[in-house]
Amino acid sequence: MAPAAPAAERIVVPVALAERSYDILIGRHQLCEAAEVIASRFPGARAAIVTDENLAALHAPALEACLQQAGVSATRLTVPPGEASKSYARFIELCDGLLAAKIERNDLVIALGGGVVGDLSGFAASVLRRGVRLVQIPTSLLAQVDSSVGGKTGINSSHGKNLIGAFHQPALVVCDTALLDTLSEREFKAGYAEVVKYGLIDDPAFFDWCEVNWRRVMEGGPERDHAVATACRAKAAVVARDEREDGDRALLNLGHTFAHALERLTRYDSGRLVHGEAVAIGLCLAFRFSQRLGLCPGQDAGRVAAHLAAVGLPTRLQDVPGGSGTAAEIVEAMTQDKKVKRGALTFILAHGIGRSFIAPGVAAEAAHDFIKSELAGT
Ligand SMILES: NC(=O)c1ccc[n+]([C@@H]2O[C@H](COP(=O)([O-])OP(=O)(O)OC[C@H]3O[C@@H](n4cnc5c(N)ncnc54)[C@H](O)[C@@H]3O)[C@@H](O)[C@H]2O)c1
Ligand SMILES: O=C(O)C(=O)C[C@@H](O)[C@H](O)[C@H](O)COP(=O)(O)O
Ligand SMILES: [Zn+2]
Repeated sequence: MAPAAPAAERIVVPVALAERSYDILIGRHQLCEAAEVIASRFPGARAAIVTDENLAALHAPALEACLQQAGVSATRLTVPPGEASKSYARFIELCDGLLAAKIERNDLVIALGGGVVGDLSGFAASVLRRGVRLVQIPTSLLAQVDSSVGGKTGINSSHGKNLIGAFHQPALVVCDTALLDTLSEREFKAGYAEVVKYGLIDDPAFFDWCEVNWRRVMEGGPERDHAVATACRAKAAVVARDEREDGDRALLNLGHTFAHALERLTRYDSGRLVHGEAVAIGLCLAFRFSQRLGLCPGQDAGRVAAHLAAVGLPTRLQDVPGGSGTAAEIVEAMTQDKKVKRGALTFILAHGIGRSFIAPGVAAEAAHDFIKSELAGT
């Protein structure tokens, strides 16, 4: 095996959650540094690396070599890649695998993968022996900017996205941005939708920056690390204020009421639609819905769609391969959204770019009429 490249400069973003506080380490070539940190922060712990088949071939051997060098003994459990792995069946298999490996409470589950591996293994770690320590080593752009941070874990049900899960904060997050060099263009772009989301929520200057720099983020220059660090800082701040989504954290759900309905209606088929693509459509719909309700200038809604389209992301319901379903089906799927209160839908809407807000009590009829007009292209 070729010697590991030297670790580049590292950014540390703390997540302040009292006794559940942890660091996010961001930089290129961080795996061996991460192994040293693991060995020193969790002395004597054994590691169960949970990964998917793609990462098992690409990056798991390097992590294992770094852990061995640092004196951490590790075993590996592998799941098939794709959203379909966030299922009851894979969850049971994984829990049994971790128990068979005799992973103890003070050992570590290391999630090496995208958001699917992170959510699935995080959920297993949350219930195994009533809670095993979790380290997130996210390998997709989406996982580095969003899913590895904040402690939401879970699996999907035929009733809806992420409906079975738990909050379980990691003890450490390591974002090695060099790992993203092997990510496919499709998955990179999908993850980029969650990057743009932070600008749209409350950071209009970051959205301006994204419009100018998105190509450099994809190419892997210092702009990539800047985007990951900006996103992680934004997410860390919201999570520190509202760990369990009693308030503000729901802003991170911008675009997701639509996105999750589309993922359920496409049956979590990654071949048709992946989460980030669904979010891209959801962000555009959230802005156009806000425009239709007279809350947001059409110019801003147009700018959001124009940017995501320029990147090569889908922006309309018509872009869902195989069709999105009818307005009635989409609204029905939305009724399982976790933000629903006393049967009423909650959306994250916007007064403009960087001016998003939580809108509870939105009438299903209003959502239905809007979706119908979108499907009709009017
Ligand atoms: N918990 C949270 O807060 C949170 C936040 C956002 C999204 N999510 C969840 O995350 C999931 C989506 O995550 P995702 O977009 O990472 O999908 P994913 O985990 O399916 O990864 C995307 C694909 O890229 C491959 N891949 C990952 N890293 C790679 C690399 N470095 N090189 C080559 N291939 C690589 C994977 O094998 C997979 O095929 C969804 O289930 C979504 O609901 C959770
Ligand atoms: O961390 C959060 O909070 C988010 O909402 C981030 C989202 O990007 C992510 O997709 C999350 O899994 C959605 O949460 P859910 O509670 O709607 O399942
Ligand atoms: Zn998301």
